[in-house]
Amino acid sequence: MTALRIERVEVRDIRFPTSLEAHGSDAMHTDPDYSCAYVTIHIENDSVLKGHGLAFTLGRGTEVVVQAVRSLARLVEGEDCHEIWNDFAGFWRKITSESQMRWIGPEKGAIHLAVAAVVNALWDLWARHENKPVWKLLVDLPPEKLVSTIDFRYITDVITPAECIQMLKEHRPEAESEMKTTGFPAYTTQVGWLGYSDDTVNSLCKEFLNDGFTSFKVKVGQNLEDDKKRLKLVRDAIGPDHNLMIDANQRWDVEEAIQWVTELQEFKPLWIEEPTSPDDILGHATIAKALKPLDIGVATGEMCQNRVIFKQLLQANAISFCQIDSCRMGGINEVIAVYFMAKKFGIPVCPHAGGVGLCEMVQHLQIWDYISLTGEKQNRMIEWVDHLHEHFTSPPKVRRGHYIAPKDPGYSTEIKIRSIETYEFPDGKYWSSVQN
Ligand SMILES: C[C@H](O)[C@@H](O)[C@@H](O)[C@H](O)C(=O)O
Ligand SMILES: [Mg+2]
Repeated sequence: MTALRIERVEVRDIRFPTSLEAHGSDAMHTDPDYSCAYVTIHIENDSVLKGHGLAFTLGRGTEVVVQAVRSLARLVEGEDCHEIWNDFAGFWRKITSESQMRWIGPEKGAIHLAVAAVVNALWDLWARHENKPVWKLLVDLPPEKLVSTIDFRYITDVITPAECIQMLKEHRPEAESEMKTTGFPAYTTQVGWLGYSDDTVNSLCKEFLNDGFTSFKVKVGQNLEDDKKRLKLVRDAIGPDHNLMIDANQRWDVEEAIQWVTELQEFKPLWIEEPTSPDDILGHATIAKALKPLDIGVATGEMCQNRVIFKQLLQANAISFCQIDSCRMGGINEVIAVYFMAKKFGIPVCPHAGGVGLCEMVQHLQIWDYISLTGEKQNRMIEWVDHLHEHFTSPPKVRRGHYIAPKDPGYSTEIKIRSIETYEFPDGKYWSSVQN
């Protein structure tokens, strides 16, 4: 086998000025510029095969993650990809446990976002090398090989490699073709960004209903009366039978969360997302218990820093919906560990995708879950926000409220050269023009 030696890990700071129109705004992030630390892995003596990975960030935070990727690069450059893929868990542990770097984590925060960008680029590269989209690579890998990519440290009290191997289904060609034709259900958050006017919210509800969407998420948490007004508007627009979810982006204390959400019960939310600090496992459990009689579930995960927090949220009955994020944890290796744990606890995964590049990635994971792991669509949906996909070489296809399984090789994470030239910070064409 010819070596695939990694020559260089290139990283860029890419920022889109989404705050100008309040796209992505919520109770805590009032001026989000959707951004990412964008990694390209270059292979020695090969100008065609490259791996692209990213970690979603907001504006100024990006420079920290970019620097963290630079610090990790020395652990990656010079390595042979085949050796990485043959012992991916070993490589994952090497880069997350490096004796001096781990002090600024471990396995959390900016350094873990940087791990995600690099690890996701390695999966993109692997899938391109196999000439398959990532979901298909995941589906086709022999169960032992797929499970061998996970570092089970800290979770063996809940799940073991042998159990995961057992859980995986035989190949299901009919499920694959279903994903290529009908696709996997999506929900939209676009109707609910906090900075949007009522008129915009109203017309977006109509637009998404016409497009076949049946589930809608709205931001809450800044002002109770405004929340009631907006939720009434959306409930009236979408009707009593469609799903309505609410998202507070960690705005409240535990008791405040319970009181606030109780005030909103008449709008029949399916879930309250991120009611409080993402690290407060027992707080989530208290909220979940209090809201259960109202039939409102608790969802969280977009800021769950690693598999350990997810493990405890599941153990503590703190969530009814598990919202993995493709680049908050350390990339696919760690995310699939959470899918396996969620399956064991019987909790549906509804991936987080409100950001740049997230819809692109999570569709692969959920489609793999449907084909190979749970076979379930009940209570499961992938978030969809229609922002910035035009910057990707393989944008996701959403039809009649469903994600259609991607066909192109890779993880759908490659950004167009022209977009990089325009939105790289601070010297891209856009940023240099607004700063002058
Ligand atoms: C700042 C971002 O848009 C967040 O508001 C977003 O990720 C959100 O929490 C979501 O659930 O999509
Ligand atoms: Mg959210």
